[in-house]
Amino acid sequence: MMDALAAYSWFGQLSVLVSVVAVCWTMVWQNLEHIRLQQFFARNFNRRARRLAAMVDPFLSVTFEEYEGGRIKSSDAFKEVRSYLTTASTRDVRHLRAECGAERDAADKDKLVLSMAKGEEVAVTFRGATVWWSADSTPPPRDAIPWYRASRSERRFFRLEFHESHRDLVLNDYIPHVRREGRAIMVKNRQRRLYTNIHREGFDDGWYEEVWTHVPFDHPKTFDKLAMDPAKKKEIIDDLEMFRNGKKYHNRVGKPWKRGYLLYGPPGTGKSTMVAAIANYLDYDVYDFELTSVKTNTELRKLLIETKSKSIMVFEDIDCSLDLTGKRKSKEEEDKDDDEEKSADPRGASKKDTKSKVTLSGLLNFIDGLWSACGEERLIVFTTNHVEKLDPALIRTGRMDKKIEMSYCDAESFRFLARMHLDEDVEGHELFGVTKALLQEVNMVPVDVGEHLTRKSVDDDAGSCLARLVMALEKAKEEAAKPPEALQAEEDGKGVVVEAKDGN
Ligand SMILES: Nc1ncnc2c1ncn2[C@@H]1O[C@H](COP(=O)(O)OP(=O)(O)OP(=O)(O)O)[C@@H](O)[C@H]1O
Ligand SMILES: [Mg+2]
Repeated sequence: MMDALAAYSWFGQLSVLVSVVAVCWTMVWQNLEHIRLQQFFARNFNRRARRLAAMVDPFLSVTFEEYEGGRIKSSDAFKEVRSYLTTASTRDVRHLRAECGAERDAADKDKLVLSMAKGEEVAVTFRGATVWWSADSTPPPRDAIPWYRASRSERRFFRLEFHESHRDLVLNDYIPHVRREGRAIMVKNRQRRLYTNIHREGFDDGWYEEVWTHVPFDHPKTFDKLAMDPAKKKEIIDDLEMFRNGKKYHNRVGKPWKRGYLLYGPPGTGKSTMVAAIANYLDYDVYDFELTSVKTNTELRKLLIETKSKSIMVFEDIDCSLDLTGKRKSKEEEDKDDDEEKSADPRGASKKDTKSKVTLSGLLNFIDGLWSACGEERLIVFTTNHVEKLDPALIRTGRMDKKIEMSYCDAESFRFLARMHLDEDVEGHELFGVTKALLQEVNMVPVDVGEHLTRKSVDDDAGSCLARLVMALEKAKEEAAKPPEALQAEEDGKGVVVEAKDGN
C-alpha cells in the first residue's frame, strides 16, 4: 500500500516537472530564438527528406504549359518546345501528329510537319546526358469563362525529365538550346496564313471555338507586279523596311510597334492587291477583319488579342462596314442603344442579333487603345473607295500613319501593264502612243486596262490587244462627251469604271 502511494506521488511530481518543462520550452520556442530554432529544425528535416527523396527518385522535371499565368496568350516557350520536338521526336515515337508545313518549292509540297501526340514520351541525348520529353494535358477548369476560348480548351503541356546530376547542364545549356532550335524550326516550317473571322457553320462544337479560321496564304502578287508610280512604290517599300527594322526605335520612343496604312481610291485600282504585295514583301500573316460579322466592341477586342505578331490586320471597304460618317456616340447613347436592343420585340431579335454593334469609339480603341499594344510588329490597313466619308479621328496620324492614294492608270502604269500582260516590249508599236494619248484624256482603272491587254485566244497578239484597248478608250471618250445622265445609265449597266477627266 505504502509502495503504491510512493509511486503515485512520484508520478505526480514527474508530471508536474514535465508540465513545467513543456511550458518553459513553449516560452523559449515562441519568444526567444523561436524563428531561428524553427528554421534550424525545418531545414534539417527538409534536407533529410530531400536526400531520402533523391535516393528514391533522383529525377527532376520542368513543365512547359501552353497558357501561363492569365492564360490570355499561348506561351512562346511551349511553341518553341513543340517545334523542337518535331525533329527530336519523330524517330522514336509511335504516335505522331501531322500538319502541313510551308511549301517553298515543289519538293516540299508533299512533306508534313510531324510532332509527338499526347501521351507519348521520347528520350533525347544532349552532350552525353539523356533527358525525356513527354506530351500531356489536363482537363479545363470547371469554372472556365464561357466565352474565352483558351480557358475552355484542355491545358496542354510538355514535361522534361532529367537526372539530378545533369541539373546545371539542362537548365543552363539544354533548355536555351531547345528554344533556339525550336525558333529556327518555326521559321523554316512557317506557312503564311490568311485568317478570317467569319464563322464556319458546324465547326463550333460548343467546346473548342476558334475565333479565327484560316487558309494558307499564297497570293502571287508582289511589288514588281504592281503598276504604280515608281517613286511612290519605292517610298512605300522604304517605309515598310523602316517599320520592319523599327524594334529599337519603337522601344526608344515608347511606341507600340505597329503602323496604320490607309489605301484609298476607286474600285479596281489595286488596293487589295497592294495588301497582298505588302504581306508577301514582309512575309507576314494576314487577318481579314469582316466587321459586319463582329457583333460588339468586346468581340472586336477578343479578335485583336487572338492575332499574332508579324501580321497585317486588314479592314476592307471600311466605309461600308461601319457607319463612320456620324459623330462618335456618347457612352449614354451607346448604353441606350444596348438597352433598346435588349428590350426589343423577340420577333425582331434575330434581325437585331446579326447587326454589328461595333462603334467608331470601339474601332478607335482597337487601333490605338491600351489593348492595341499587346503583340508587336503589326500593320493595320484600311481600304476605302470613299476617303471623304471617314471620320477624321479614324485617319489622323498615329492611327493611319501612311495614306496612299491608288489612282487611275497613267502613261507609266500603262507601260508597266503592257509589258507585264503582253510579255514583250510594245513601246515601238504604233498603237502604244495612241493609247498613251487617250489615257491622258480618259480615266480608266488598272483592272480594266489589264483586262483589255489580256490575250483572249491563241490568235491574240500585242497588236490586237492594244487595238482592243484603244477601242475601249475611244468608246469611253465618246461616253464622256455624252450628258451625265446618259453616262450614268450606261455605267450602271456595264459595271465598268470610266470617268471623264476634268475639263473633258
Ligand atoms: N495597280 C495595279 N497593278 C497591277 N494590277 C492591278 C492594279 N490594280 C488592279 N490590278 C488588278 O486588278 C484586279 C483588281 O484589283 P484590286 O482587287 O486590288 O482592286 P481594289 O482597288 O481593291 O478594288 P475594290 O475597291 O473594288 O476592292 C486585281 O486582279 C489586280 O491584279
Ligand atoms: Mg479591294
